[in-house]
Amino acid sequence: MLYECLTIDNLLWAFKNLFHSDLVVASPVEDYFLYIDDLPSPEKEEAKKVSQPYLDALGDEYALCCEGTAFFPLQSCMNHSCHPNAKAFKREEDRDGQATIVALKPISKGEEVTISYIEEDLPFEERQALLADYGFSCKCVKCQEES
Ligand SMILES: C[S@@+](CC[C@H](N)C(=O)[O-])C[C@H]1O[C@@H](n2cnc3c(N)ncnc32)[C@H](O)[C@@H]1O
Repeated sequence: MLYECLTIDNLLWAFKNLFHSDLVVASPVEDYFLYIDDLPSPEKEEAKKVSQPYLDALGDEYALCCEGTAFFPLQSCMNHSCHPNAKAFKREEDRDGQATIVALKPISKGEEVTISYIEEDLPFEERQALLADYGFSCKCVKCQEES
């Protein structure tokens, strides 16, 4: 989305409306040392000489995965439903920074793909309270039926 003028208000709006997810990425430092291991000699020896002090300083922690939060533009376009037809999926063992949308049921051509921003099995009032934190009152079919 383009803004005429970037203010803290529209920055916060953009942040709130972006789908963000915890993710784990394999240690880039470990990747670097694996890359060095594959270099031909004498580049490998030269690179090891330069990088060894850093490896010594890091100790075993060089292989720690990076944990953080990522923004996903496609998922950010998806509306919430308390009876969604898809799920934002991130397996614990995935370390490639990818998030996937998995269909929970057959989705017809032209049908809106929806995900749940919250635990959708909660009672109506609790769901609405949680979604109020996202700044909207849910108008999905399930909420309209239960309201
Ligand atoms: C991540 S965005 C979803 C995409 C958004 N509809 C758009 O056009 O950019 C989340 C926003 O969509 C709206 N929204 C999503 N699901 C909704 C729902 N079930 N009922 C009402 N508004 C919803 C709310 O304004 C919410 O803040």
